[in-house]
Amino acid sequence: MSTQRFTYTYAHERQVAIEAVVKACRLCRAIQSNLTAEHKISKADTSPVTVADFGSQALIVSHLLRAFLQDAIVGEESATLLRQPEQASLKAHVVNLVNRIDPHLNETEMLDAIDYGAQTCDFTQRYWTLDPIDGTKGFLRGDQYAVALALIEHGEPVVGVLGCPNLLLNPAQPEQGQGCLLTAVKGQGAAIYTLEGTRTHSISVAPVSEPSQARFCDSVEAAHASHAEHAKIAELLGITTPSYRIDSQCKYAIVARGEASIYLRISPTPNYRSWIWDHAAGTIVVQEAGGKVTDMDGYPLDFSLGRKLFKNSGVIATNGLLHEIVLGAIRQMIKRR
Ligand SMILES: Nc1ncnc2c1ncn2[C@@H]1O[C@H](COP(=O)(O)O)[C@@H](OP(=O)(O)O)[C@H]1O
Ligand SMILES: [Mg+2]
Ligand SMILES: [Mg+2]
Ligand SMILES: [Mg+2]
Repeated sequence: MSTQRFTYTYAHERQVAIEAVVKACRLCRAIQSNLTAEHKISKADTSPVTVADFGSQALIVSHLLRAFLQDAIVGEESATLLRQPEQASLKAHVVNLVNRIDPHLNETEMLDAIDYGAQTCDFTQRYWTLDPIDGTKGFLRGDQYAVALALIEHGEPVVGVLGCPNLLLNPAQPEQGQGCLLTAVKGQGAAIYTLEGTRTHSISVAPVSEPSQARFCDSVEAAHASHAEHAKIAELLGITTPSYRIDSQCKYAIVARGEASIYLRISPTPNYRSWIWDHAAGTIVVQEAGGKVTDMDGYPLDFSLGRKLFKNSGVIATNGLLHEIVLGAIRQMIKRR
């Protein structure tokens, strides 16, 4: 009698996650093309948030919960602000915009869905993590942003979906237009989908092994990453091409499909620890495209500790071939600090 080993494929998780991100991208696109000052507010920590961030979290959480009622979801936003009486018109605005995508959600369900994502959970077990808009500053500038959703099991991403509404579907064929979705499942590779959720092609990192030939990318916002230290690392590697500056987890997307081979994210404040949702989906997309993601000391990102990557400083993503040499350049740069 043959013994058959059962391998879990996450097919249902991936499909539901794609559907959720497709809905959120439709909302974000519609809002970005019509942005006015009333769409934007400042959170208590002074970082920006928009009606699209709230709406995206409401759509994605409610969609996920219809399929996976038992699952924990950890999202960036909460509905606290929207529940304040003086924010009634902002709340009405969110409800109106979300209803254009999902007419079945009422106001209470929307607020509850957003707050479902604000709860805590056992981070060592299965949970989803969501950045409803990553790169809100880019979104507000009219530039790049991403809708980032990942399923975590035992501290590592196993499914990732990155919606990138302003990224070319296929850089080799720009006429195919802007907007794509990247997905990855652990052990199954990474692929590009249209923004409507149709698979187009699988992707892999660039086979660059000579560091001076590599293109690197980093944040547009100087407050998020040390441009000066990135420039020193690039110099140590012999890279003369300027950095590809792009907001959000689109950086992971461009490394995953070979448009850059190194993503540097060294914080200007050494004690800064990243939010899990800023890296979960991007990490698995790059890994499944053949690349590698670690912190600046070479340790894997540990998603089992809470809402932040408490044990990881900085994030480095590469095509894999260049990883050790980049970590070596970082060590050299640190010695000279
Ligand atoms: N001082 C800081 N250092 C590093 N990252 C920061 C930061 N302040 C904010 N961020 C994060 O940077 C993310 C955007 O990254 P990028 O610079 O790659 O576009 C933000 O995500 P949100 O836009 O979801 O809030 C936010 O979580
Ligand atoms: Mg934010
Ligand atoms: Mg973010
Ligand atoms: Mg965000």
